[in-house]
Formats: sequence, C-alpha cells, structure tokens
Amino acid sequence: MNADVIIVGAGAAGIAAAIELQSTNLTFVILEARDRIGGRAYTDRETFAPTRVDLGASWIHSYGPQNILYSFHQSLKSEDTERRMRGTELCLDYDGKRFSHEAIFQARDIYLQIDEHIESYRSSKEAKEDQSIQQIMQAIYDRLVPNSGPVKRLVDLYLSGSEQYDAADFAQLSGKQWGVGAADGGDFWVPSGYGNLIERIAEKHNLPIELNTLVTRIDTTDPERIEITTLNNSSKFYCRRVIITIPLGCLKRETITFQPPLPDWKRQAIDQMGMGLMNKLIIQFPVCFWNEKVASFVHACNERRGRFRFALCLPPPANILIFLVAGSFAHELEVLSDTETIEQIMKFLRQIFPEKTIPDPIHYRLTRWAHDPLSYGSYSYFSVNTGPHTIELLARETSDGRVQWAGEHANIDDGTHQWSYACVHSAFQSGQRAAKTIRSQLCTT
Ligand SMILES: Cc1cc2nc3c(=O)[nH]c(=O)nc-3n(C[C@H](O)[C@H](O)[C@H](O)COP(=O)(O)OP(=O)(O)OC[C@H]3O[C@@H](n4cnc5c(N)ncnc54)[C@H](O)[C@@H]3O)c2cc1C
Repeated sequence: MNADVIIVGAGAAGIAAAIELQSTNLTFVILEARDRIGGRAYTDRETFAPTRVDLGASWIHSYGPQNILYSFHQSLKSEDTERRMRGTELCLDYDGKRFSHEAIFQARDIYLQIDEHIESYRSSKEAKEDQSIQQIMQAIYDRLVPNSGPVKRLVDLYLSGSEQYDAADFAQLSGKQWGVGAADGGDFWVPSGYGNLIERIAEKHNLPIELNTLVTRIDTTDPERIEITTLNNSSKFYCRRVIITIPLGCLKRETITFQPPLPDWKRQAIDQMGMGLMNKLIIQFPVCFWNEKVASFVHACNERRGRFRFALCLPPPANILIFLVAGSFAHELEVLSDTETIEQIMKFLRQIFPEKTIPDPIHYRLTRWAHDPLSYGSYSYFSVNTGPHTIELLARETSDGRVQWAGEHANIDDGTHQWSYACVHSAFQSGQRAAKTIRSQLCTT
C-alpha cells in the first residue's frame, strides 16, 4: 500500500496528526497494533458496566479554553454532565485515624521548607551538575523530619504526591527539573472517560486507521520512499513521510527496527529520558462502606512512602475505589498475581476502616502498564541530567526530515505557560506539530 504519510500509533498524538493532515490533499493512514484506538487513554466500558472507568488517563490537565482537548470535550459532551470530581478528600493516618491540627501544621511547615530548598537548588546558577531530588533533599530531610510519628508520616505523604504525579521515585527524578512542565490550571475529570473522548474525536473525523497492524521495521535507505514492514501482513507499506508516535517505553525496548539505525543522539535521548509507572487498581464492592460524600482519600503509612497513598471513591451505585499506585511500589505489584494484590488491598482497607464490615469485591481490574508490550510504562519523566533539551532531541526529525517524531514525550517546549509533557494534550500537540512540519515540506499552499 502507498500513502504520502504513514502515522504509526493511534493514540492522542497519532490521531492529532491525522486530523491535521485532513486539511491537506496528502494521502495518509494510521497503523495501530492494538484492536482499538486511544493507546494509553482507554476507557473500560465492560468490567464495571454501566460505570465506565479509565485504565489510563482520566483528567484533562490545565483545562480551559486554551486546551484543545477540553474544547473537544465541550463540543462533544452531550452524554456528560459537566462536573469536576467533587466531594471531600480525607487524609488518614496509617490506622485510619485523622491527624491532629498540630501535626498537620508542623508537617506543612516542614514540607514547605523542603520544597523551598529543592526550588532554590533548581533556580540556582551554581547547580551545574544535576542531582536526584532524593540527593538534594536528603540532608534537609534528615535535619527537619522526626524519625517516626505522625509528623514524619504526613511529611512523607505530602512529598510522595510529587512522586505519584511523576510516576517515579525521588531517587530517579531530576532536581533541576523540579516542577518543570507542570502547566498552570486545574484538572478536569472526564465523566464518560478520557479514552471515550479520544474515540469520539477520531469517529467525528472519520480517520483512516488500520487496526491490528504492528509495525516492526522502518527502512529509510531509499531516498525516494520509506518502506514499512508490519508483522501481520506480507505486503509492505510505502510512503514519503512517516510520523512515529509509539510510546517512549517501546522506543527504549527497540520494538521497531530502524534501517539505517537511529543516530546516536536520538538513541541517547531515548535511553536517558525516564519512563514512569502509574497503575490503577480498580475495585468494585457490593456496597459503599465508606462515606459516600468522600471523593478521594490519601493515606499515610509507616514503612515507606507512596504505597496505597491515594484512592478515588466513586459513590453508589458504582461503589468503586480506584487506587493510583506509582513508582517502585507499582513495579513491585505488577509481578504479583491479582489475588495477591487484592489480598494486600483488603488487608489495608480493613486496617483503615476497622469499625466496618468490608465485603469482598465483586469485580476488579488491575492495570500492568509496565508489562504492556505496546507501552512498556505509563508516561515519561525527567530523570537526572534530562530536561526540555532531551524532549527537543526526542522530537527532532531524522532521515532528512522524512521521519517525524511525536508522542507525550516529544512535545517541544514552546516557551509558553501552556507547555506540558507526559499527558494527553502534550501528545496531541506533538502530533499536530509533526503533521504541520510535513505539510510545510510537501504542500505548496
Ligand atoms: C495510569 C495512567 C494514568 C494517566 N493519567 C493521565 C491523566 O489523568 N491525564 C493525562 O493527560 N495523561 C495521563 N496519562 C498519560 C497519557 O495517557 C499519555 O501521556 C497519552 O495518552 C499518550 O499518548 P500518545 O499518543 O503519546 O501515546 P499512546 O496513547 O500510547 O499511543 C501510541 C500508540 O502506538 C501504538 N503502538 C505501539 N507500538 C506500535 C507498533 N510497533 N506498531 C503500531 N502501533 C504501535 C500503541 O498501541 C498506542 O495505541 C496517564 C497514563 C497512564 C498509563
């Protein structure tokens, strides 16, 4: 098959690139390995029906009229009643009790001092060498945080919020990039599912997508045409330009062979940028044994930061708890069986709700994004010695501009406050940018 442009991957980046190409007279097709579109934005409609639950992205970050995905949501939202996640957030100690005001006050103060310390390292010109957040904060942490007790647990809880957001541990995260790329604005929970929204955007545009088509090789040796080999059909695809949107985790594992091999600078950027892990443990109960006005809870623990630290609570009739686990703890859980993980969660729930009789779950779904061969992780993070310059390399074209790169990890910093990475709208923006470049290369008007 021949096309002017082939887009590899039908996640947010691939779909955005295709929509952009529709305004040209170029022929194009998206090749997608899965039997569905959306990639890491995927809504499970079956397990908890009629409730829909996102297994990947669920919030439009920095939402508002400037965010194209929020604009799409507003124009397509017939089935959504607009709402953010409302309700209270509970903050629970390891045994389910509330913290005293005094402990909260003290812990906040210490947390702000640690945060300020990392921030001053980040902005100081002397800090030429990058270090992990763990290294930067160790001394001040040891000095300010008590060895045990509620204040320590609370400080750990506050700190682990950043680890959860970045889907990696402080020992891996770059101190120089602390807070970089976290665009302003609130988070909007897409009630009918972020994956569902992406599907509806694609449907509305009636995009040409070949599902179940795993790309294995991209050959740019011939200057006239690029040859694309797929696993499941003997015929090859030929094109003038290709846009690669497969996840950073797949690029790290070299799931596609490039001929000629990728230049060293590209390979190094792929190797250096971090691929984080965030998993969702979604559990449905026959009854709502928690206060149904509670929208989420955070939990402090004794042993180590960031275990079952955060759960979203969907009220009746859904009766669903969604735990978000990240970093090394998420990796540890991925290798356990479902039964072992559910046992851990039930033990945990019985510990924090000791006065309740908690029934066994009726349905559950546990994601394993690190073992998914079409993502190998959840989303990118700045590891030590990486930064926006690494994203610029990840996004930079190869093969004389015939190969364009997009995806959540390849959204170039445009110098505005709107810039972001590692999220659905960064993927979308990167796809638009790649397609615009091809339009400027191949179209005269
Ligand atoms: C648990 C979790 C929670 C998240 N929460 C949020 C959130 O609340 N808000 C937010 O904005 N972001 C969130 N994210 C991140 C967000 O989901 C991603 O940044 C975004 O969806 C990435 O889009 P993409 O197009 O770059 O990649 P993908 O969506 O991964 O698309 C790439 C596509 O390429 C396909 N592919 C891979 N290899 C091949 C191949 N060889 N041949 C053909 N096709 C291939 C894949 O199947 C996939 O469909 C979350 C992610 C996870 C996992």
